[in-house]
Amino acid sequence: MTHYDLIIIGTGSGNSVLDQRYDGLKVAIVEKGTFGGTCLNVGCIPTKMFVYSAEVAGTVRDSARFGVDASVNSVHWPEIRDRIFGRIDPIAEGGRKYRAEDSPNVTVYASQAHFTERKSLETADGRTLSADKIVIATGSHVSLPPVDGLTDDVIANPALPVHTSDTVMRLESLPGSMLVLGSGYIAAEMAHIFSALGTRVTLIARSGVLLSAQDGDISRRFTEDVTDRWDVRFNASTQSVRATPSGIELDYTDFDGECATVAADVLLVATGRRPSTDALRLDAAGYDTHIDGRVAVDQYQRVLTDGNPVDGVFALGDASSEYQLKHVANHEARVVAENLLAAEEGELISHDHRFVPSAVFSHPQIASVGLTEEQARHAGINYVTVVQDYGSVAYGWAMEDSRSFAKLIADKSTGQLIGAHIIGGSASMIIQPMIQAMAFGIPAKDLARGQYWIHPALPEVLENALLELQL
Ligand SMILES: Cc1cc2nc3c(=O)[nH]c(=O)nc-3n(C[C@H](O)[C@H](O)[C@H](O)COP(=O)(O)OP(=O)(O)OC[C@H]3O[C@@H](n4cnc5c(N)ncnc54)[C@H](O)[C@@H]3O)c2cc1C
Ligand SMILES: NC(=O)c1ccc[n+]([C@@H]2O[C@H](COP(=O)([O-])OP(=O)(O)OC[C@H]3O[C@@H](n4cnc5c(N)ncnc54)[C@H](O)[C@@H]3O)[C@@H](O)[C@H]2O)c1
Repeated sequence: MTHYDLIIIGTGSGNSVLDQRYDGLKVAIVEKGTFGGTCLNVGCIPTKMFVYSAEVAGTVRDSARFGVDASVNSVHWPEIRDRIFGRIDPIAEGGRKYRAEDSPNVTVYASQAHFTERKSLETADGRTLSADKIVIATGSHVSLPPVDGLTDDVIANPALPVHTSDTVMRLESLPGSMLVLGSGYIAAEMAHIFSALGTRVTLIARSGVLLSAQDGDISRRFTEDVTDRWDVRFNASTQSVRATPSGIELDYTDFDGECATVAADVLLVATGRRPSTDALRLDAAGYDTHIDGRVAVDQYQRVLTDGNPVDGVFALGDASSEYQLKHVANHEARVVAENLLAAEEGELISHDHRFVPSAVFSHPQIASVGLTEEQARHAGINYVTVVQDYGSVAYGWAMEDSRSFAKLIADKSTGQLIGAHIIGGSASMIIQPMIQAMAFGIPAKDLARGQYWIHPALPEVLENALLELQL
């Protein structure tokens, strides 16, 4: 058994816990997969690089509306793919090398870890490790729906045309057609990427609206806007999938119980992600978990056992968070980095999950922060809303945009914003002042008139929305 001051399990945001303050500690990092975790290797970063190519293709296709005669002649998938992973793969390897070879106080174990006792671990290749302090940062993994023909073995078989976000971005060639099962973040982003690059997309949605967790006005507009580009099968309950000589077939029953079959070259399964905690055997350590498998933590990111914090054991990111978002995992890693070094309870810092923003990088793009109108109503808040079209400001005229809008929700009793939801180009960027106002408690009226808004830039849509709020 080798003893360490600190063991970190998982190298996504877990890897960013270590800074110079840890140089004097004896540290072990255990990573079973590719160094750098989901966001870098198979998540946020490659998807958004593909989305950028998709946007370029989409802009060219849409150019005639702006008096520009251009067309997409061909899309070179292998070049796009290799440019993206040609940049990402060396970063992952560089990160591994830095920790494994250039950090004298750190030992990297390339293996899967599980607990044997509260502060003891065993790796799949037979090493036994213990530590004074442990960080669980094992992230999440694809969750397969209960559908006949969809098993871990099928997903892992590279000869079968069944993919998840882990594999679909490394396809050999651009498929002619794709079935996308799911209607959340990954489905919306991947359907956009592949359809904009030329793949015929059929999306299988189990409800009547896509991105159903968004504010109702946003998800309805998104659903309307994509159905002319993607063949969406709504209210579809997927029964089975099977490989055929030419690709894949999927059987579903519709709202009326009628059976239907759709076929394509490949299937992408995008039906959510589960916290990666099963393999950790947390019961051997006695740690508390939520019903969905997340490790239970307090506001200081301390792991709990029987509801009480375990001294020196922390968790962060998708393994423990209710938000599966990289900026949240990074925030929690910063909290853990501080709290691992805290000498006493009074020095602990708390995470801040009050206003967690997110964006869906599809087309149209969506960004949101705070409560949806449905949540505000359910919470019994005395709220007011405003919907402001992109087309109401000069930049929206330039964009010839008649579909995009920003929706703000404010608390009438406090004058504070409680929700902001934007659907349209650059939504993920122009929402930032709303996030800032909510985080720092700036009243909506002050936000509108307490600063200049550059004319004629797109954020004027938010300035006008703020001025329209009947507070
Ligand atoms: C396709 C896709 C797109 C996404 N896009 C965005 C986006 O645009 N914006 C955003 O905010 N979020 C996005 N996310 C979510 C984001 O990637 C995650 O929230 C974030 O990466 C979680 O970080 P983490 O450190 O908790 O876990 P991870 O980055 O998943 O790291 C966990 C690491 O632990 C390792 N591990 C697991 N179990 C063990 C074990 N028992 N022993 C040893 N090692 C183990 C894993 O191999 C992995 O490397 C996306 C996710 C996906 C899948
Ligand atoms: N831009 C971003 O920030 C971004 C992008 C991608 C992923 N992510 C993160 O990763 C997480 C995982 O993404 P995701 O799209 O897999 O999950 P998700 O939770 O966003 O969507 C899951 C989808 O699968 C559907 N589904 C679940 N079970 C099903 C079944 N049995 N049959 C049919 N449909 C079923 C749900 O209705 C939902 O539409 C997201 O929740 C998000 O936090 C973030």
